Amino acid sequence: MSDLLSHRLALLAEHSNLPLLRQCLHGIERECLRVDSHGQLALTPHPSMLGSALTHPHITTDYSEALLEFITGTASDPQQTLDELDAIHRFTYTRLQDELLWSPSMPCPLPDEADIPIAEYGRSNVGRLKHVYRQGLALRYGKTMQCIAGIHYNFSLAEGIWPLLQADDGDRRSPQAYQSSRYIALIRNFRRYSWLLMYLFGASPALDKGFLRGRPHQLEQLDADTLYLPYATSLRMSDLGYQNNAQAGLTPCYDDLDSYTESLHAAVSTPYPPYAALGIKDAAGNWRQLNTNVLQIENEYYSNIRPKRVTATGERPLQALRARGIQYIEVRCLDINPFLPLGIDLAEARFLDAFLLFCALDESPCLAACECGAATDNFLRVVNEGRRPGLTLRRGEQEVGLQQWAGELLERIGLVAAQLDQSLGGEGHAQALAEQRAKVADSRLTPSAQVLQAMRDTGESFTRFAMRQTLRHAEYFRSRPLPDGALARFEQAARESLQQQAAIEAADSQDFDSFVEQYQRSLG
Ligand SMILES: Nc1ncnc2c1ncn2[C@@H]1O[C@H](COP(=O)(O)OP(=O)(O)OP(=O)(O)O)[C@@H](O)[C@H]1O
Ligand SMILES: N[C@@H](CCC(=O)O)C(=O)O
Ligand SMILES: N[C@@H](CS)C(=O)O
Repeated sequence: MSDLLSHRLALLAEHSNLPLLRQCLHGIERECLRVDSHGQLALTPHPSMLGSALTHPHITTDYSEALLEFITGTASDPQQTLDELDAIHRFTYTRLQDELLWSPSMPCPLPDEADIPIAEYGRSNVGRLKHVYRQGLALRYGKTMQCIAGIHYNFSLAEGIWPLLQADDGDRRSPQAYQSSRYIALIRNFRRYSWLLMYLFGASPALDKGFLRGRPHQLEQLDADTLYLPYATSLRMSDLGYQNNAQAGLTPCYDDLDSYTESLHAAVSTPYPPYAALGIKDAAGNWRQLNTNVLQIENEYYSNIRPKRVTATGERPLQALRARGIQYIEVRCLDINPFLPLGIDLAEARFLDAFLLFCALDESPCLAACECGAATDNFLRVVNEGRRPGLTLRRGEQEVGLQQWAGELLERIGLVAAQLDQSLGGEGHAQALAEQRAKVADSRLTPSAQVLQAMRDTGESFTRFAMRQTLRHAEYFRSRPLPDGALARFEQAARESLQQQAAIEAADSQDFDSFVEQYQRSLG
């Protein structure tokens, strides 16, 4: 274990500092497709009873009109965050009539590309910009890939931790610069070790064969309708899933925040010839994409983790990061566990907290050039064949067994977990670690293995397995109606969001073309 990790843990273990580990903050975004009672993609509009997808703080849409996104508030207790996510699901089910929430990450059987509905956000400039952005995504990556659903885990350390660590480091930069540098260091370690999360929580080893639209692939046939890889953990995060080659060369540098924001600024400002050839508008003058740059906007960079700063109204993510530095991180590579009604549970959240704190507190030198390639290679090996017996990963100049490296990491993460338990009381984090150690010892305990086993046990295709889970979870949420007070609060929030959207539309005075141009220029 690095001396720096043990030194920092000892500092945080001091009685006066121990409460700091109780003040980490959490927020979860969960996406799921609306499907009809036959498990087909819902072609209905976003239910207005759920409020406005443009302005509702907790219920919106991601790419497709049928791809719901549930967003919790921010809480120090991950159980509170999960309870809030549960309530959003329960309220949503009171407004869906006979539609259902598709459980897994990989989509239901989809209609033809042209018939997949892109999310609508109304006629305001900001609403139209979100829609045109999605038209550009369809042009660049296809709509099918954009129907994949994920869990995004948002996390920050207590604000009070940074002055303590900065003093201990004898670092003389501004508090904001120090805090940003520490989050960038967390992200570097996340790049090194996030293959472990894919092994432990990847849950998409199979997919409906229609998803590939006849493209060439290296997958195996499980049954007439299902393609899979026997040792895959997350096809969602493979190059068949929520990735895109156009960004392959984009991996920004994570040496510091400035180099990160400069990399991304370059990508949203540099035309990409294949996109330029497609044009911004079609012959009839209809928008096709916001611009022809490598990325239309910074959100289009589909990284596994993002540095974040809450934005002010109308502020872009890059502007917020440049102005006020990094406030939290967003882990974006997590699959939805189709055995869990929320797609994630408290044990996973507790492990993620220990893992992310380990990434933040352990030493984190800048990644050498070869290390970047190794990190990407290790991640892809695990998503494609993480459960293969004897699989090795690249560590420095050597190949090391996944089980061995995982065991070493869990040993060190276990020390962070123990300190979290010491701070919070109980043994929740130690128990979460024990569950992960068991998965490393026996890959049959991983969610990806369990998905394949469930399908083999019943002889079901992926789609039938997914529909069975979808129906089970629908019953789970419908059978627990919200208390009247909570229901009334959700109904009020829906009404207010619709009023907000109407107000935004009424206040618009700029023509859309000028609005888009001003948006592009806003990064300078
Ligand atoms: N300081 C913080 N620490 C941890 N989580 C936070 C913090 N601030 C905000 N969050 C959480 O981050 C999530 C932000 O999700 P939201 O979709 O609103 O913003 P976004 O991800 O920037 O938007 P988009 O998905 O369009 O990029 C919420 O779940 C929120 O609770
Ligand atoms: N649907 C994507 C995320 C969409 C987005 O970029 O927010 C996923 O599976 O994680
Ligand atoms: N959420 C995804 C799809 S709209 C993005 O922002 O690119």
